This record gives sequence, structure tokens and C-alpha cells, in this order.
Amino acid sequence: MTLLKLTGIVKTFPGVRALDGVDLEVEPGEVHCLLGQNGAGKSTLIKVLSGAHQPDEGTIEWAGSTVQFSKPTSALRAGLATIYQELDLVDDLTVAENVFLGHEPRQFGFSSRGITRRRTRELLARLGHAEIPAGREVGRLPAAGKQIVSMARALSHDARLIIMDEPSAVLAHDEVENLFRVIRDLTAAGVAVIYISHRLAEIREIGDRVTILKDGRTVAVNLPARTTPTDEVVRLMTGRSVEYVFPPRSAAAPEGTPLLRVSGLARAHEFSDVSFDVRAGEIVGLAGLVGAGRSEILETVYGARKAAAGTIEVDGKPLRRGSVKAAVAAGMGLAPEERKSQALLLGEPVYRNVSLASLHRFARLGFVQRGRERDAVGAVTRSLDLRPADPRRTMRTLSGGNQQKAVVARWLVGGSSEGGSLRLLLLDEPTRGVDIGARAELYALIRSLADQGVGVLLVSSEVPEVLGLADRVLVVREGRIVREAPASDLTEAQVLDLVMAGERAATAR
Ligand SMILES: Nc1ncnc2c1ncn2[C@@H]1O[C@H](COP(=O)(O)OP(=O)(O)OP(=O)(O)O)[C@@H](O)[C@H]1O
Repeated sequence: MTLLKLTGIVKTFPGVRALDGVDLEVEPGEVHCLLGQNGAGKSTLIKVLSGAHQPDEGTIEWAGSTVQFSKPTSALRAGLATIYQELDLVDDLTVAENVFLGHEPRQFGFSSRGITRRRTRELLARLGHAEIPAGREVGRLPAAGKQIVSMARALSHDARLIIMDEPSAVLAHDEVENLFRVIRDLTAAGVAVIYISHRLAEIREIGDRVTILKDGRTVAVNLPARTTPTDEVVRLMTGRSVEYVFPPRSAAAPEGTPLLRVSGLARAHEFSDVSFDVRAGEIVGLAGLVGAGRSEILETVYGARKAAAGTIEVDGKPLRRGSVKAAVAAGMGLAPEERKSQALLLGEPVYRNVSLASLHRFARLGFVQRGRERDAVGAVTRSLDLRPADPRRTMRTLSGGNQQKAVVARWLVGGSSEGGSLRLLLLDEPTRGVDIGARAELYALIRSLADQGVGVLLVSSEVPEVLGLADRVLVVREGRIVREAPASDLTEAQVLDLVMAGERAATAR
């Protein structure tokens, strides 16, 4: 019997028809992938499913009966659990308290810590993660561990369907493998999974069937995940064929004195003896596992963290340690990884968020010329296909991927930093959550900045992206640079081998 059947689901927000007639069918024990460009309506759909939003029209049939989940707890009680991208765990409660939050096991009328922990340990063991301590505060776990806790919570409600919204976005390569193992165990036991991801390779590996959304409508249902040709999937998603290619590198390797020179940089417990150069016009990629120290290196170069040792020079002049002001004055810009907490003004319009770094360009006699500001922003947001296209919309109402585009777009508007012209751009996971079509545009824009002489330092967990976009690659493992080579001299397998070597050694010990 079909476990879940949606028919004609409509959901509108003021001025936006986010869902405009969506159909979806999920069978027990399958991994059903939901694909669509940024803003296509995936997150809205799962919020409707999980009871966080009420649909305006349409029906939801769950295990043969028509239902309406008025709030998230009703969906959970019926066996439908959602694991959001931004996990909704309470950091200062323990693992066990989070798993059983709101439905603590009781004995003689009292909630029992002993039973809660024992049942948590059983669930963690079922997920193959018996090593996570049930009494540990959740805030002290890495992202992958938190995700497992969320899944344990789903299982504690006897979930028959688990919805996973881009679960791999926060995971390193080996952790994704582990997630897939967990998913296979769940589906073998009859649990169904709705899996959302922008990475087609993952969908091929773990998916059974695919449903594609475009502009709030279902454009294809139940395509076979492994055999549907990529061109076909991309064409259905975007309405056009997009070549997933990286822009060509400049013919000659950039010469001259390095724009950025980092020597012997170190911070306790994060990284040590980090030395490298970035030349004007060059894209340098930092590859490595999440937690290897890449973001910390980037933030230290930017002055947001203070180095314990080492020097950072721009054009041969040393920068003051731990001073963002000095870095910005030297022409640096940073697009950080945590778009919500670090980068966006969620209550402000899109154009204000995007023009933030280059406001001085639109000022005349001290006044910001709003028309020019909006035109310049419009040009970049159109080329990235930022949606909805109206730049006056509030940032908070944009989909996750479109917010990410705005963070990067800020540095692409005429390539300026607050202090003057942008000379060095630091990008931390710039394509996280960004769809295939917009990725190609983003790559082209980053390359064109480099072609204008900007130096780019790029952190990405996707090895093909680092190899395809960067000129030179630094492989980081456990806080050290273990290899430096031109991107064209490395293969994906070699890089993965280098980043994983430490993991294997640790397992062998
Ligand atoms: N609370 C809201 N108010 C107004 N508009 C909204 C709201 N939530 C979502 N939208 C709009 O609904 C549309 C669908 O957004 P949704 O977040 O569902 O997309 P998505 O497919 O999940 O995208 P992504 O891949 O970027 O995560 C977008 O145009 C978005 O701007």
C-alpha cells in the first residue's frame, strides 16, 4: 500500500505561490528523492507534510486515510518525522533528553532518567552509533553526531517516514557514506525516506525514485533514480540544458609577487605551521574534511580569529593580527559558511544585503543613490537567477539556496570591499545548498573576478568543485597542509586518499 500520497497541494504566501499543485507518492521502504532548483518549493512542501504549514488546497493521504496535520507533533505522532537542515536540537540538553524531549518514558508516573538513557543507547546502537554518549550535551557533538541524534529522535517516535532536508550538506565525505549505511538499514526495515539534495551523484547512489518540482509544481513523478539520464533530470528541473562545466582557467599561470603570503600560521588545537601564497588572479582551493581546520584558517587570515603564531602579508606588508578592520582595509572580503548567523540581515530587503559591501560605490556627496544601487544589484542577482527576482523582498522569505546566492553576490557586485576595491576574496563553502544551474553561474562569476585580478581562497567540501574551479589546491588534514599541487595534477581519488589517511590511521590505532 502507498504510504503517503499528496494530490494537488497548494500553499501561498503574500505575493508568492510557493506550491502550485504538487503531487507525490511514497512507498514503504523506498528512498524517494525530491529535486528542484532553489526556490522550487521543496522546503515548503516538507513543512506542509510535517504540519508546520497548513496547505491552502489539496489532500494528504497517510497510510490509506486522508489526514491534516495541524501541528508538527501530530505528524510525529502519526509516524512522520522531519530532519531539518538547521537541526532543531537543544544544545544544552543531553543526547537522551533531546531524543525523548516531550515524550519521556515514564515509570510509576515519573519520568525516569535511567530508562530514557537506556532506550537512547538502544536507538543509537540501531543507527550504528553506539559510541555517542547518551549523557553528553548535544552542543558538544559535531554536526554528523547531531544528525544521528535527530534520527534517533525520529525512531523514538516509531517513524515510518523520515524526511531529510539536505542532510549531506553539513557532512564530510566519509560521514555521508555512514549516513547512507544508516538509510539502507532503515529502508531494509520498511521505513521510507524522502531525501532532498542538490547533489545528483548522491541521488544516484541512495535513491530509488525521484520527483521533480519546478516553480511550485510537480513536473515529473517517480523517475528511476539510477537510470534517468542527467541531462533529462537537469532539463526537467531548469527547463533548459545546463552544462555542468567549470570555466576555463587563464592560459598563463599568474606571475609576480604574491598578493597574500601566509607563513607559519598557527592556533592552538586548530592548525599549525600553515604556509601558502595566493597570487593576484589565482584561485587557491583548500580541500579537506569538515573539522580539518579549513574554515579556521580562512577566518584567521581575515582577522576574525587571532593567530597564536605566524604572519599574514598582503603585498609584502604584514597585517595586524586579529584585526578584521586591517584585513578589510587591505582589500579582503569573506563570504562565511554560516549564512544566517554570520552574514545576512534577515529582516532587510535583498538589495540591501547584497549591496552591503559596496555601498560606497553608490554614494554621491554622502547620499546613497538607491536607483544605482538597485540596478547594480539587479545585474548580479539576475545572472545568478536569484528568486524571487524582486530585490525589495525581505531576506527571510527567500529559500535557503537563494540566501546563499545573496551572500556570495555581495562580493560580486562590482568586486568592491568596504575599504576600497576588493583584492582578495575568501569563500567558505560558497555553493552549499545552491542548485546545479546556479552553480555554473557562480563558478563563472568567481572566475571572472579572478580574471580581473582578484585573488580567491576557496574552501569547499566537494572535491570535484575544488579540482574544477581552483588553479592550485592545498590539502588540509588535521590542521596541517599535507599536499600542495596545481589542480590539474590531482585526481579526486588522490585528494580523498590524502584527506582520509588520518582517519584510517586513527581507526587502526
Ligand atoms: N515565509 C515565507 N514568506 C514568503 N515567501 C516564502 C516563505 N517561505 C518560502 N517562501 C517562498 O516560497 C518559494 C519556495 O521556497 P522553498 O524554501 O520551499 O524553496 P526550496 O525548493 O526549498 O529551495 P532551496 O533549494 O533553495 O532550499 C520561494 O519563492 C520562497 O521565497
